[in-house]
Amino acid sequence: MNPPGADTVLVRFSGEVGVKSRSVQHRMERQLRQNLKQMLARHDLDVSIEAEHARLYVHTTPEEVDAVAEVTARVFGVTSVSSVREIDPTLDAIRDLLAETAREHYESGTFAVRARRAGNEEDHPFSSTDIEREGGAAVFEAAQASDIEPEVDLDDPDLTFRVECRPERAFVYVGIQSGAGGLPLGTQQPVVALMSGGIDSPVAAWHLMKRGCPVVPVYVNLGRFGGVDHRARAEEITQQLTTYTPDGFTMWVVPGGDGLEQIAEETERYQMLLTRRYMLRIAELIAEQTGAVGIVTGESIGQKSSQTSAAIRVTDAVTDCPVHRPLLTLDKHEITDRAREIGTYEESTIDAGCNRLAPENPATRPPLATVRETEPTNIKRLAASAVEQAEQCNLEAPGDNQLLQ
Ligand SMILES: Nc1ncnc2c1ncn2[C@@H]1O[C@H](COP(=O)(O)OP(=O)(O)OP(=O)(O)O)[C@@H](O)[C@H]1O
Repeated sequence: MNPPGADTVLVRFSGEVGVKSRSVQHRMERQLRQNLKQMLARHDLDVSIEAEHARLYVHTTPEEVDAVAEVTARVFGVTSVSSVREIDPTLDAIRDLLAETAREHYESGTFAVRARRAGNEEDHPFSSTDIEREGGAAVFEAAQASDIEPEVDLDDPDLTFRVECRPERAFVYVGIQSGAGGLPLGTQQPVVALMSGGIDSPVAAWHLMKRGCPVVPVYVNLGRFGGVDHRARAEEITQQLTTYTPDGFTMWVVPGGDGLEQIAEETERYQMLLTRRYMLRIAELIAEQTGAVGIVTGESIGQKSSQTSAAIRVTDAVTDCPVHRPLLTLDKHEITDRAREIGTYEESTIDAGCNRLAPENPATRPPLATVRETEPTNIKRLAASAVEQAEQCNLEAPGDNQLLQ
């Protein structure tokens, strides 16, 4: 819902970026602007970006303002966006635009006008209260003229008209859309993301991206223990995440079948745990090669027998690399809700784990020493050889108008 003629997207990013030291803030803002420019350019959206006090103004055209707002809201570090129209900072101009906006958008229910003013009496001979009163009257009259019964509710209005008045210009807008939040992508060091193609791992990877970490997605092909379309699903779902990046990912597809065969052949108990340890070995090797400083997985405590707190202790012991589990304490429905919100749910409704190795009575409190003794002695070599044979595929971020959701 935009004021008529809105041609600018107001981008707010204060939040956490705003509380850093000056130099860190500059670095973060620079990265945010660069990511934003790249993401907009990819969609062929021609804009000019203006920076001002923990805000950006992305100037575009009324025809493209919604598309610009949608892409901008996906940029990590952005807390919220509004499509605004810029006008002269005079009461007349503000009244006129509020009346015009009311004619277009106010159909029923209650309303309020909220105004903020920066500047002094020399800049504007009126206060923010004057804007609210005069602006409210303009909306009221415009609604009555359109045969609507206007009603003011200052506490909980159905529709809020907003005005920001600055010394040189004023902005009018109606909606505030939440942004992706977090920190600009690229302001932290990268991590390897173990991507199964299920619901959880893309959400976990998204959370690390949200905190500024670029990800190196890794899919371990499970050979006969996986499903035929698992790789395609993992790629599709990782592709969905590219909509949050300026330039997509290089995804590693690792042929893990030999390692799994060995585990299946040599061991009986702890096969799932040994598989998880094998995957972490693979992830660690890829981290070394790509300069990544951690691994992210979609595990959450107790969701499966291989994800009990004791099992996690056993899997973690295989690597020195920190394993990040942002979903650790979330319930399944919370993870699913988040997957829907970020647009990865549809692609991930398959059972993508290595369930064909799951024993009937899995060990939920496995002793680390026993698991270590059980592990095939050549597993390290098998992991290294799998990584050597890995395929690297470029997953490009979508361009043009391939916006999701
Ligand atoms: N084939 C695979 N390739 C890469 N990573 C995997 C693979 N299978 C599992 N993982 C990683 O291990 C985690 C736990 O996998 P598992 O299948 O046990 O649990 P899950 O809760 O069903 O996870 P998901 O919903 O992500 O598949 C996944 O979130 C993912 O990070």
